[in-house]
Amino acid sequence: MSQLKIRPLKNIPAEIIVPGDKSISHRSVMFAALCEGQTLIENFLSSEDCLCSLEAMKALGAECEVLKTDSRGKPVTLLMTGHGMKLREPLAVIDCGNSGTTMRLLSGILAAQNFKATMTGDESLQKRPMKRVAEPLEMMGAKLKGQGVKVTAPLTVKGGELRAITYPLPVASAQVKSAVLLAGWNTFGKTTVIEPEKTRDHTERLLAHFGVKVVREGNAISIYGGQKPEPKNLYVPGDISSAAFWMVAAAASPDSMLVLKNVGLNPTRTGVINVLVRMGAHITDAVTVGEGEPRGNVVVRGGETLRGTVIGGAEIPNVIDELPILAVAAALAQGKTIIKDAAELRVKETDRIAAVAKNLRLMGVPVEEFEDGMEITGGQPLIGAELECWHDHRIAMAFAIAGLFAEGTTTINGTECIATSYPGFEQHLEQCMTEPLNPEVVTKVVDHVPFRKSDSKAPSGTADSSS
Ligand SMILES: O=C(O)C1=C[C@@H](OP(=O)(O)O)[C@@H](O)[C@H](O)C1
Ligand SMILES: C=C(OP(=O)(O)O)C(=O)O
Repeated sequence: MSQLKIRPLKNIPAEIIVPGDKSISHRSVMFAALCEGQTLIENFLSSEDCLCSLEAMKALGAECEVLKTDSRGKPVTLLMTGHGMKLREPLAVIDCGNSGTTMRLLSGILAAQNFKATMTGDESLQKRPMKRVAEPLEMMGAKLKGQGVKVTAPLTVKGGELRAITYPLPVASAQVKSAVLLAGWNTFGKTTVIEPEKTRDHTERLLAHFGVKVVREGNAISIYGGQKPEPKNLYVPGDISSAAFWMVAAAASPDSMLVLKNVGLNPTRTGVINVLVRMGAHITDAVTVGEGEPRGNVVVRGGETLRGTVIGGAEIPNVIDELPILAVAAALAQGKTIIKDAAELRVKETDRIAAVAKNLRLMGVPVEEFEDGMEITGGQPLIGAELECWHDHRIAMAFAIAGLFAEGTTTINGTECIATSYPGFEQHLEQCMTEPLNPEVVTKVVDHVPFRKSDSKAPSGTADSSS
């Protein structure tokens, strides 16, 4: 078991480049594998989750030539060769590791194949509900067999001829939306998914990139079956969910000036910036490349004391993976923060509400836990503690950042899970715990950046917004 020992913050680096976006990397290899021909993928996230998706697509008949690797020898530039929408029957059970995205999106792809395939995953993934994809895919005509009432993995999908459906999502989930759209792509009609709240739209954008038309009308997203994708090279922007850890660290440390380079700025993912600005952080983000997936630099300047806020309503799907680190920001802020409407956190890699509440309390932060969120009273000094992360990468990284602001040492057990989404996190963290080489280099260039103004308003549908 790996362990991280966190010492108090010494330095926020002037610049951090986070690795590629996890959601987009998964989709890039899946959709490229469904094209006939070659797609070059640059800045692929070679984390364990995305490598599971890559291996799965290879097991289903795609080929992958690695053109460039990172310092660990893992692929970052890939040339994928696909053979069209009809895949090859895999010879073995597909291992999705820790990745809900792999299992749920692949369910939609497998639902349309003329064979039976089984997917499994690690202990955590085997506990996560797959009923949410089994239900609509069975309505379309596929057969899915999992374990127990939650239809957990191992999950067997027997595909076949599918019919188009209109499906109102019971939960705001981009994974379920994507599974239904991917299955609908293989029918003869129009499949529509209606979202209760807007979720990340990487599937829609990436399908469009490959020439497959997906139409959004309000909260309804439709795809017509039978459209042939055309291979087209793509570049994966940096992951804003990984950048979020450093946004909070920089926003909470008085003398920092941090530029996060080349971050994905898709508006369905930038909620974390809105929340931090509302909490008083000085942040600005500028889209420099706008086509397909917008990306650009995010600049964070520390200084203001953060203040508590309410996070809830339609904002939740946009910040769902950032809620653990936003809870840490709340602990570092003055006043109370309420996180609500976030019951989905209970069915992630671990129960993230229970995990965050437990660890914050061990660090001396008062937390009240609700079924769908928590209330955090910030502003008390954080105390170093020995913490678990329950094999959950986001919990491990969120509390590594908390440890930077704690008195004494914070130990986090089981940090090998960080490789799920952010290889290289530990190196960036080490920089924060080491004296800066040249403290003079506080970037003057960014002094002129106009920081975003907070409108001080909580999102509609939250307690704050009515006052
Ligand atoms: O579609 C995706 O890539 C993801 C969607 C979200 O899950 P849900 O669809 O379960 O909300 C998110 O939590 C996950 O990390 C990635
Ligand atoms: C929930 C996450 O991923 P997944 O659902 O793909 O396991 C995450 O990365 O925080």
